[in-house]
Amino acid sequence: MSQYTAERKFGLAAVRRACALTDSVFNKLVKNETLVKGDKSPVTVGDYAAQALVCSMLQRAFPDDLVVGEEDAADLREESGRGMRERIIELANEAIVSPLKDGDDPAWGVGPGAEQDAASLLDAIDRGNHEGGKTGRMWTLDPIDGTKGFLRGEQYAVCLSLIVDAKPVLGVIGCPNLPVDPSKPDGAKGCIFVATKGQGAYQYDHEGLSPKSISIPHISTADISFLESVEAAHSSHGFNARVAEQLKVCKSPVRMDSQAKYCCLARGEGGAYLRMPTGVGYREKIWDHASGQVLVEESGGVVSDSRGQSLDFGLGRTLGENFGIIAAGKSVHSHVLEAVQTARAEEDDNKAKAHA
Ligand SMILES: Nc1ncnc2c1ncn2[C@@H]1O[C@H](COP(=O)(O)O)[C@@H](OP(=O)(O)O)[C@H]1O
Ligand SMILES: [Mg+2]
Ligand SMILES: [Mg+2]
Ligand SMILES: [Mg+2]
Repeated sequence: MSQYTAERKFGLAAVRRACALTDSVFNKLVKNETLVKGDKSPVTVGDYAAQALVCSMLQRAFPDDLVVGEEDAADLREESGRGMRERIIELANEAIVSPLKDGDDPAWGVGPGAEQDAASLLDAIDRGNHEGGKTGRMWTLDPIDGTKGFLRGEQYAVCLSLIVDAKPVLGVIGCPNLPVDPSKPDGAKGCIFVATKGQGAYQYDHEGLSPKSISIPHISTADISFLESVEAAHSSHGFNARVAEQLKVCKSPVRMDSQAKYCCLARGEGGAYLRMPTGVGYREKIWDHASGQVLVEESGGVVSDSRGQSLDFGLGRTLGENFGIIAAGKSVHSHVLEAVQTARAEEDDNKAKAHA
């Protein structure tokens, strides 16, 4: 029997249920349902409710596994968090009790009648407080990746990955707003991507049906159009433009929030995803990249930092010092890496001259 069959079945069903939750929240979101966190990033009732849902399912499905989740319930436990807390409990329970679909298992604590009280759901959110580490099994969850995209009604993703001994082995990414067929941008939306180490990468529809094997085609550097963040604060647009110039790339970059960039790359769009630091000392988080890495590797791509080294998922909640991320098809990764290194050397030279 293939490895991680139960985890994969769980991941697909949990992300499907979480995507239904976030999609319905978007249509109902009102003012006061978003907080600004200590690092100035937004978090909505949707982020918290989706983390409560997935962590409570994980707790029943894999009780011994650790979880590194983006959110924690500290602000919600305060008196000032009462309004948001009540809304989150309501939303999480709506998602928990929604009818079972093919692939769901009532043993995960979902389905009609499975409501939970506030204390259990806050504790479920806080199951994601694990510090990470080098050994054993841990799941990492980004309940809404690209919260800014979510708030704009653009791309966002629900991302769940299983990491074993510091290596992501399963990646599930739900993208409720992503067109199913890239050639029909105004057509049906909502996809779930699933990849398991050594077993390939697949795109499903938003119901978790109709799996289609996906892969990155062989392309030349001239065909690249870089995938990059919408937010200039998250990765340097200017640096990417210099890399594009080095490679004589003529096509404009495609800007998109969230790990939907990894998904697009994995199904043959863009050719490369570049995420170079903006120089503010930000450390990338494991939940922003673990699922994407498995997906891209299983569709025939390569993910590295700007030194050409693998990302290290064993350092804790972050990936450590930020050397940027280059994800690309096999046929172009080494060329993009070389261009990144040249552009970096030029940048360092210019800085040295400016200080001379
Ligand atoms: N200064 C920074 N540099 C890089 N990434 C950052 C950042 N500040 C926040 N982020 C991360 O960027 C993610 C979104 O990435 P993207 O720009 O590709 O959409 C955010 O995820 P969340 O939206 O889950 O908080 C957050 O973790
Ligand atoms: Mg966030
Ligand atoms: Mg994120
Ligand atoms: Mg998030």
